[in-house]
Amino acid sequence: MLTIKNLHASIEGTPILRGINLEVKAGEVHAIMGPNGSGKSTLASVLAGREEYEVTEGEVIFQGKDLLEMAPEDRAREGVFLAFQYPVEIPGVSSTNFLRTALNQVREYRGQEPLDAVKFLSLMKEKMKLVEIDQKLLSRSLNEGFSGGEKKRNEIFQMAMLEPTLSILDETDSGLDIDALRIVSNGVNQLKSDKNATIVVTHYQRLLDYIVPDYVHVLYKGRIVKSGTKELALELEEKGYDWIKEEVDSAAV
Ligand SMILES: Nc1ncnc2c1ncn2[C@@H]1O[C@H](COP(=O)(O)OP(=O)(O)OP(=O)(O)O)[C@@H](O)[C@H]1O
Repeated sequence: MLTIKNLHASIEGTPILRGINLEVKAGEVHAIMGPNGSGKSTLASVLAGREEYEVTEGEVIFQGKDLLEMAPEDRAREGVFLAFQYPVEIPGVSSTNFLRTALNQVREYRGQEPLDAVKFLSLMKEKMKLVEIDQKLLSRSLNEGFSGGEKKRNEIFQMAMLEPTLSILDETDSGLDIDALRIVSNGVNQLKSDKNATIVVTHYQRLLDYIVPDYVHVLYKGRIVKSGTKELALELEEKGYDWIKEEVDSAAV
């Protein structure tokens, strides 16, 4: 579904990603871990098409198409969904209106009829149950004054509504209390199918108790320096990153 080959990216002339290689197949969950500043959020942002980042080398193929050539909105229409580390607030636009517009744009792109108000509301009700989100929240301006946890929950709700092919969750666990963590993870797990895939960026093994990854990758200095199964996340929890840093840094000398 997604092939990243030798991806290099810079911000304001500073190289951050220095040769990322990753293959994600349909049905898989990949976790990206790594020390602060290793480039995890940069990778998520580059995949979503954020303009501040300049791709200097490499390619990203998503379902046979060159992802990097696509405008961010086309990436979304093609089925890429990014849940940001810090979701934006949009005053004056309710979550409901935002979602209806977004969903109908995706449907139009896929050649489907737009959903009328009745069908849209019944879909909303069904998906609201999945993330146990309060209807009152959805009638408020998007993310405005939402608590950290409410923003995250709202994002997973958006994901449930849009049914993306590839979801990229950037530190979805930060700011969630234990119950919300479980609910959000349940939502993600229930949306999992053999037709979609998820990349989860996280610092904590804790999240991976709920969203069980097929693969865990460690990013360091802009490269994936180690990959393994969920046992790797347990090892990192126990041992930290120093042993990996030493391995990489001594090999580079
Ligand atoms: N505008 C910028 N100019 C220069 N460097 C930047 C800029 N924005 C980000 N960086 C640097 O890029 C590196 C990678 O940042 P990124 O947010 O991708 O890391 P991360 O692995 O997600 O970190 P964290 O775990 O702390 O969230 C950091 O060293 C950061 O300081």
